[in-house]
Amino acid sequence: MSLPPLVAPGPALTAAEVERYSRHLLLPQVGVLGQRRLRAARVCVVGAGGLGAPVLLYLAAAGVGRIGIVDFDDVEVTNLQRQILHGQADVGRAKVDSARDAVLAIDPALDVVVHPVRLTPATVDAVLGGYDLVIDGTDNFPTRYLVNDACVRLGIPEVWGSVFRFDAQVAVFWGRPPAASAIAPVQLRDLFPAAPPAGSVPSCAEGGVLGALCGQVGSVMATEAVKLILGVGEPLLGRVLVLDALASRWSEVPLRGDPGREWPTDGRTDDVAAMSDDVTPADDVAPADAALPAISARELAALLAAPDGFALIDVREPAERDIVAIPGARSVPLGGILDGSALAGLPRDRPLVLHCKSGVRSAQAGLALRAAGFGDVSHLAGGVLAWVDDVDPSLARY
Ligand SMILES: Nc1ncnc2c1ncn2[C@@H]1O[C@H](COP(=O)(O)OP(=O)(O)OP(=O)(O)O)[C@@H](O)[C@H]1O
Repeated sequence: MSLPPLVAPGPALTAAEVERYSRHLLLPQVGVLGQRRLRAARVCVVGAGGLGAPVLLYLAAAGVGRIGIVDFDDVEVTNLQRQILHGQADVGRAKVDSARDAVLAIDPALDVVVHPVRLTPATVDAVLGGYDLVIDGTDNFPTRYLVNDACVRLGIPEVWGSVFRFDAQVAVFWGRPPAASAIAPVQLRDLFPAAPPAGSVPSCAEGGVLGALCGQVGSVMATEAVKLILGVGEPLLGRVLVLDALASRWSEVPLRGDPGREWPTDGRTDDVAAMSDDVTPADDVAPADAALPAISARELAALLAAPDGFALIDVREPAERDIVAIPGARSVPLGGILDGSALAGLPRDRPLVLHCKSGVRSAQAGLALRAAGFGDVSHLAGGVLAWVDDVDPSLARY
């Protein structure tokens, strides 16, 4: 089912625009009128990271007239493996500034609006309102629900994508389409009624992601955005594209909206309520009641110099251990602790000291172990990164 165009055509193209977009104008599905729609379109991209990067570059090249960029973070060197709109010289800069420069380098005539903020229930409607279309390239469930709930409230369609390791998913949501339209409402909560428990699936920062996969998926997301703006083809509404890049296989899963689902009204559902301006998304923080004893990296080094029978447990993924490891640590990944499958192999007669990359997963693992009856559990504050900083700076950070 094709949809009516999302955006009315803007003013006539100049001679320079006709030349620039000539390969678009030759497409019967775009043509001069379609290019004028793209010129008039206002699209907001949330997250200038792995997915936002290719999306922004293709939207800019396609001549989308106003492009909003939302991100609170700075460019890190670990981003450069996939976030292709940032370069070495951008490390340390705000992502929105680096992204704006990359967009304007393609076409200085574009209107780029930067929003250097973390979206929260308090800010999301004001940031997203006024755009015709939202594209979500973020990496955590609280933000995804926050963005999609706002799009439902505001009646804005959303293109959504997600990548992990070699796997990806893409879909279009329109939770509150125009009343007169024949579009069946569908929203993120129809695909994921609830977020997976924090820590149950590793993030890209823990499990990794193939850089080129972001390009594949971001290109599909930009294509969906262009199709919606023009009203051509069949949008990814009511179906989810699933990519297994290792098998080189795309498949499609049907997705039906739940007619009984109520519209989120105030952005304060349980899964996003914890987000406020001074709180990082729930995926990134230790459990609030993390009353687990913590030791510093230097204290751990002293303990290891005179081991007194404690067991040092590394709860990271095995591949992380290959990058950098604390001597003497035994690998027991978090997943096995949370689902209980690894508990039988852990000693109950000795104190356990847990560590991960930064201290978040080890706190979570420690609380799970205490709940399972392990009495003497502590963890390394700041994780292996603190070990590198304070004990052995010759080791690699990641
Ligand atoms: N609530 C939010 N408001 C604004 N931007 C957000 C929010 N949540 C996530 N983002 C941004 O979405 C982007 C997601 O990009 P990506 O998935 O590549 O992860 P990353 O954080 O850049 O990388 P890594 O996790 O490897 O450090 C990031 O730039 C992040 O700052």
